[in-house]
Amino acid sequence: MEPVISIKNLRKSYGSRQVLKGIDLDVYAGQVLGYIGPNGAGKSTTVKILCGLLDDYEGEVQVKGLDLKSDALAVKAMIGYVPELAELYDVLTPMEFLKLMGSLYNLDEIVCVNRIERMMTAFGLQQQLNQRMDTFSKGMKQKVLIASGLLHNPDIIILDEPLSGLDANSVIIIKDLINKLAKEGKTIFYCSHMMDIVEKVSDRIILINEGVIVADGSFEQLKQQEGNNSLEQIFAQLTGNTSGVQVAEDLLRAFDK
Ligand SMILES: Nc1ncnc2c1ncn2[C@@H]1O[C@H](COP(=O)(O)OP(=O)(O)OP(=O)(O)O)[C@@H](O)[C@H]1O
Repeated sequence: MEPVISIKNLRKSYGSRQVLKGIDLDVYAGQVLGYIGPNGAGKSTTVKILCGLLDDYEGEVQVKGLDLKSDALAVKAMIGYVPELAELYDVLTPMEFLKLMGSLYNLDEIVCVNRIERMMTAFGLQQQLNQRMDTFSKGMKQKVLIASGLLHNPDIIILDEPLSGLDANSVIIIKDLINKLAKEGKTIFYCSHMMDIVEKVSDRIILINEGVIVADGSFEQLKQQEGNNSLEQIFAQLTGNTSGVQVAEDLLRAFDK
């Protein structure tokens, strides 16, 4: 089977600082890839490259056989991206914003409106469909962002901390949605710090540290290899981090006289 995303020796520097130091990764259709790593490891940089937002990288990235640099527009059309923080045009209503997004993807207007209504209803936002988003809570805006990433029914879905701001019910909905999308053959690239969720939704976990991949496998495989029970422990072990308990104690000690 050909990989949907093929990354070879990906390197990226900001000025003289190299933050991706040779990432090799093949991702296949139907995979939910959990992409995790400590702050500053290079996760968002990888995601921005994949989405075509950064093109000054070295190495090779192919999406469905197309080179990301030479076929950027065709690649972008295949990808749905849900960023962690995005500036929504919040003077618009969800309907206006999502129709604008749909038009960027050349979606037929009737199809687009139908999808918008269904997704917003599924998220419980049907009453707010024509309300300006500047009054929306963080979670409500996040739901609109998720809808905008899925609107053109992309084959590849890249999610960067998609659950930020969502309530418990919405988290369950998104977790279930991710599973169902993968079963339909979509490829999900899921970037997150929320270990308990990555553990549950991903069928393959990539851990990066300081710009290199330090672990690649299913949660069960990583557990066996590392002899640990939780992804949090595996994460701490492989990234050489001090345990959370120790850090919390050190922080408390900062208040000692
Ligand atoms: N535009 C930029 N200019 C200079 N340095 C940058 C830029 N963007 C990111 N960096 C640096 O590159 C490194 C990797 O950043 P990146 O955002 O990819 O990490 P991350 O793994 O997503 O981190 P986090 O978990 O904190 O979101 C960090 O040290 C960061 O300071």
